[in-house]
Amino acid sequence: MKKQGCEIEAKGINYKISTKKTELLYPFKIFKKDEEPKPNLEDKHVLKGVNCKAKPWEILAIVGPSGAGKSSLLEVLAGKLNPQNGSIFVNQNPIDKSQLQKISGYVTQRDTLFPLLTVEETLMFSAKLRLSLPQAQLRSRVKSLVQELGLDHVAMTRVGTGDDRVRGISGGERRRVSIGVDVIHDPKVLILDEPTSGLDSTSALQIIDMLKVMAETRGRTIILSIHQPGFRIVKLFNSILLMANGSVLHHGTVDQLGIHLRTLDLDLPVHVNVVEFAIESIEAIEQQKEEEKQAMQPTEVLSLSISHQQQHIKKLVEEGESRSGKFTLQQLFQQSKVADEEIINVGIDFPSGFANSIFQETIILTHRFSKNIFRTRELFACRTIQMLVSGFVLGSIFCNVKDDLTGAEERVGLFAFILTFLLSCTTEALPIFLQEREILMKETSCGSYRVSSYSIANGLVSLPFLLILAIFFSVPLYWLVGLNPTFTAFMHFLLLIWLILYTANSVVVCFSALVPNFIVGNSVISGVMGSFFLFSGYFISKHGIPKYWIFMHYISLFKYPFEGFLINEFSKSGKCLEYMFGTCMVSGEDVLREEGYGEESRWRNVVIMICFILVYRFISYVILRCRCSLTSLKGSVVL
Ligand SMILES: Nc1ncnc2c1ncn2[C@@H]1O[C@H](COP(=O)(O)OP(=O)(O)OP(=O)(O)O)[C@@H](O)[C@H]1O
Repeated sequence: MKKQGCEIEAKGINYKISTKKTELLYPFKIFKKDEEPKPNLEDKHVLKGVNCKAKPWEILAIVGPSGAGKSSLLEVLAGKLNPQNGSIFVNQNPIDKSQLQKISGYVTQRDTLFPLLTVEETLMFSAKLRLSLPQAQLRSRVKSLVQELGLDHVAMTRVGTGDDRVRGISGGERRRVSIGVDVIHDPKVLILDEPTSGLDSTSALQIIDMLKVMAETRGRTIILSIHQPGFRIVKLFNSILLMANGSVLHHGTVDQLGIHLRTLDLDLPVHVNVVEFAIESIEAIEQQKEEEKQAMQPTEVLSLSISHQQQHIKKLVEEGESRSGKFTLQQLFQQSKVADEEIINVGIDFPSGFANSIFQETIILTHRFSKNIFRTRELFACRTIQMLVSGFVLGSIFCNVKDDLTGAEERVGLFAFILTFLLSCTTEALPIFLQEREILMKETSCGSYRVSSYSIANGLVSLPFLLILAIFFSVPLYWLVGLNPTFTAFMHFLLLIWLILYTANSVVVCFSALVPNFIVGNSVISGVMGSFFLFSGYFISKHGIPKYWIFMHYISLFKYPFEGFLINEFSKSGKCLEYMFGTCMVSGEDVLREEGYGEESRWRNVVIMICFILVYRFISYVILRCRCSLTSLKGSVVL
């Protein structure tokens, strides 16, 4: 019977990387006349002419010691890595990297899931982003997938992180959710990097069992890497690819691996896990392969393929070189269950473009973001309480500030403090953005949605939350201190506080796109904010700043809201700051005029603040785009 599926074949895959030598060359070394300086790069041959084949309805397991090149090969097969040489064929047709990405689902070693979403929500959002189907069909798809993954009992439970922070579901269940996220769009090929890592033997067996069912019922081609698979797990694999140092040492069924080992004069005990034994005896197998290569002509070495290996074993058996006669020739040439001619050589249907428009993607992502934000109780509750308490505390400290010169100085000091406080207390959101970035990279690399939709959704979702914070902060502070008592002045103050919070949020989003981790991000943001504050005009007036530093004054995030506060407080307030003999000598307007702040700057400052926000958001979008492009160029550039 003819079967429709994807047979993946890799031929002659070579992948080299240039890594910087850890051994530092002396930068100031004076070379002798004829001495050539050594290059600072060294080539590492990660994959050496790898050939392999994976068939539909079957599981191909890639095994080998650490550093053998398993993950690199999986990335090549998933279209995430560009090898220097070699080709990938699907049903005997050559296929490029982007097409590979379209037909395959790639499950990484690390679970990149939102801990606060439930299992069903996680799969539902994934389905909405990857499929263009009516709501009812999406629901039934998710429902049947939840059943297929054996997750009915935890469908409404949050995914969690596995630690005390958010307990959530078990490690094995979390792995199944990760698999579900990558099979929701029903890919023909599923590639998994160590799906059982970190799991106990029972959970590991359950995962492989589930994958076996997925392969056999849906005709999927499943390729996975695995470390030390247990006895019962090995039985579920249709074929094994044994690798070491970037080369293939064996490609065939488990029985064939046993025979191969015996032909190498290795004492394979009867009741022993063949794969584990092979990994333990890797040096002997490598040595044997090396001897074979040396005995061959160079052209033969290049064409060493699966059939070569089989022919070689056959020769060994026929020549009676095997010490054990426990295997039969039938066992030796045991074919996979799906013969080549059984697979229909159909043109593969490559899904094109994204499942949704930018507008739909933005709505879905905003919905997902808001669920996450409102469920991050610590952040939500802490920030709300922090704003309310600091509003009351500051209000009580500066309570009923007088309308004189000292009072004016105190008001200016209060505004400077508000700015420092609000602009520097937002780095707590940095780890959240960094975690989201990891998920974004994964989701955009498999074509779930556009980076632009993510950036817009990210920008929109924090607006209402920050408005709530601004209200909690401004109301007690404004009226306790007794700032400009008109309603419009209060609304303008509230607007400035909202924009300050949003600016801080945008700066954090921008740097979280750029920096490698929290520690660097925290230091960079603190440094940037500190220098902006220094050049705000509060410590040193604009006229006193050296010419070569004046640009910092104009790009300072503090300058414009600071001016905004002063104008809002003193302009048109009729406040007199100093009386002499009953006449007003210094009014609020006089001070503003002296500093060059006119009423006309009120809205100009607001516009500039909005421009700053847009610029930071745009920079973060550009950085994320570059990151995503670099991820998809992986292998084409020297890393
Ligand atoms: N980007 C890289 N930079 C430096 N070395 C790399 C890079 N990618 C792969 N390597 C090296 O290539 C070799 C193969 O790596 P790979 O991750 O494919 O091995 P693996 O078999 O999956 O190992 P493990 O089982 O430990 O995950 C390793 O020695 C690794 O250090």
